[in-house]
Amino acid sequence: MNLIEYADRDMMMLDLADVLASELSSMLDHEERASLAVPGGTTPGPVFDALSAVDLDWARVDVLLTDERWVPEDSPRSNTALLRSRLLVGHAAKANLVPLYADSPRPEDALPELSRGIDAITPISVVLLGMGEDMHTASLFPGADHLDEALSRHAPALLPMRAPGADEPRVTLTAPILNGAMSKHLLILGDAKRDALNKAMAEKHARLAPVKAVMSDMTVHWAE
Ligand SMILES: O=C(O)[C@H](O)[C@@H](O)[C@H](O)[C@H](O)COP(=O)(O)O
Repeated sequence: MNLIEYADRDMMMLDLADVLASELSSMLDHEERASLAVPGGTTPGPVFDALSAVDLDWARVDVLLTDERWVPEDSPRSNTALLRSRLLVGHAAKANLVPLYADSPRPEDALPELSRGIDAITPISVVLLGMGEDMHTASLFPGADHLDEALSRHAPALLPMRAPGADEPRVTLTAPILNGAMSKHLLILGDAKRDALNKAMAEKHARLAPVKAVMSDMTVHWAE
């Protein structure tokens, strides 16, 4: 793991957007298409704003979430809605959204269809992850019902997940898919998440600290 500490949050968001854009751009120099997986939640909005303004060949980029809450797009909890309003605008409006949500009562019903979309674009080029103070990343929550399966190296790309720490059912990319990315970044803010990251590093088992399962070759971006 490589930790970059920034003196300033705004600067960090801009620098990180630059890094992600240049990684996508180098990928597009060699490949027909590139892909970018990003988290939802409250932290990455400013990175999305900066990234969407970058003049990249977005028509050749597939964008997807690392995980989604099983709520319709008109819910304020929808990560897809966040993507549509903050990332898939400006230059990035030309990117292709690979969905992690479908209008069905349970994630299980839509799993085959959503998984096919993900399988078509793996390995993912660039992954950006978030993390909670409970050391979950994507929707790999401690104590979640399918956590062991999601951490296994034989895991399918996408799994449903229900956890005490999550308000609603989720779907999440699994550890092998996240680890199969060409490049991985983690974006965290504040001392509590920095402490959580240190705790995760010291933890023996990823099932107690799921972020540990994706830490190898990860660049962590942190600002107070
Ligand atoms: O849908 C989600 O909740 C996310 O994808 C999740 O993994 C998130 O990155 C962390 O919970 C951090 O969330 P915050 O940025 O809101 O602290």
